[in-house]
Amino acid sequence: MLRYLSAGESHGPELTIVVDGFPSNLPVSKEKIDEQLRRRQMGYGRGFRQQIETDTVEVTSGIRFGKTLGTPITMVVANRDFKNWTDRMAPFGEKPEDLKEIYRPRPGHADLAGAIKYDHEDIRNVLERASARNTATVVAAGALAKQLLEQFGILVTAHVVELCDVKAAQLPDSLEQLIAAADSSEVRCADSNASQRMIEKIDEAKANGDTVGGIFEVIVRGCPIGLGSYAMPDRKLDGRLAGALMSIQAIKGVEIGLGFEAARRMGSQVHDPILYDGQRYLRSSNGAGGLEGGVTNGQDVVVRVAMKPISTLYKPLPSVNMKTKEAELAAIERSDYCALPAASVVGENVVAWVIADALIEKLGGDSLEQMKDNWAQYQARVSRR
Ligand SMILES: Cc1cc2nc3c(=O)[nH]c(=O)nc-3n(C[C@H](O)[C@H](O)[C@H](O)COP(=O)(O)O)c2cc1C
Ligand SMILES: C=C(O[C@@H]1CC(C(=O)O)=C[C@@H](OP(=O)(O)O)[C@H]1O)C(=O)O
Repeated sequence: MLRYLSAGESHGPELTIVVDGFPSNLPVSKEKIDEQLRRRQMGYGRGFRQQIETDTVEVTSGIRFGKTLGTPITMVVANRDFKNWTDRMAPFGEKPEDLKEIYRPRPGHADLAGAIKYDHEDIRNVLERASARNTATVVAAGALAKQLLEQFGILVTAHVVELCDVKAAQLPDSLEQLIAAADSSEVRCADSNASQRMIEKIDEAKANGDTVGGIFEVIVRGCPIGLGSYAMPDRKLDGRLAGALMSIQAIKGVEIGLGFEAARRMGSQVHDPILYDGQRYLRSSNGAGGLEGGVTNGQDVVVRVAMKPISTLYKPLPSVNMKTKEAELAAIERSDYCALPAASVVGENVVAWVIADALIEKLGGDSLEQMKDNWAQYQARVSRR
């Protein structure tokens, strides 16, 4: 079982994650973790913070000479911005007299509910942890999961398919081309025409003091048949994927395969016919998005994820000053205008995490070698069915 605990405030000294459950002897590269952190920081529409940060990971436990030990792995990502916040984010000492506290909650953020729930006067005490800054450590964990999946030929990728009302229309047929096109787009969209219009849409939002969201798609190629289970609700892989993706800040919808569209069609136009080519089972379509009964069926796992527009508006919405109860405009915090490309990288890594967890569950074993033995045995068994 893979699990993690993470901690850290957005403008505190650092973010920490402790990850448990990886097998021993997995080759792990710091460069590959840093590469995912770099991808998460990119994308058109981000605010000034990304110019301050250059995220890299420091590993302080669980890895020796580039291989996992099978023990908890601790990873730290420093907040470079902390040097500008030392007095305002100090763990101990007196509150500065000139501290500007935040009393006007932003609609859409955790501000109002968080301040009431935790009895905070200063909404900064809420937003520091509600902030998506901590997705940096989630991505670091996902980057480890990706390196495990690589050992079994499983690839996870993501690309933006819609941004506000702009839709990608012309997508390359091959996954390799899709990845290359998404990677070279500032909005991580593989349709270059749509990419340009998406950039214009972000500019339009920014000019109006507004924000935008959109939809990204995550594709997993190379999953064996049989990850997840129909046996109990909490073992269903579709539920586990949806839960993990919905836990990312600003994610408001997840659909698998045809998703909501399946509800509008006849069954004959939704389900994927089963064929046999003399050696293995094939499907002539993939409306199920690679999951039936909460179990992978050997097709690509395809998940689409909806992100709402960023909550902080430079032209703020009505709010209430929680100290005076007077009607006032919401507070403005330095902010992104669109973080959809970044969210797609977070989503990709979160999906890698869930799939790696299911693979570890399926194969068992304390070391990578044992996992590989079990994989070979399982593949042989599958090929006899
Ligand atoms: C990568 C990423 C960056 C984000 N950047 C901002 C931001 O700059 N300003 C903001 O108000 N919200 C931002 N958000 C969204 C908020 O963190 C999120 O809306 C808030 O925590 C409330 O959670 P909820 O939207 O899931 O309900 C970002 C989300 C992600 C995934
Ligand atoms: C710091 C990151 O995202 C932050 C997420 C975020 C929010 O409210 O979620 C608000 C902004 O924080 P700040 O006010 O420090 O600029 C974003 O920059 C990051 O992704 O690394």
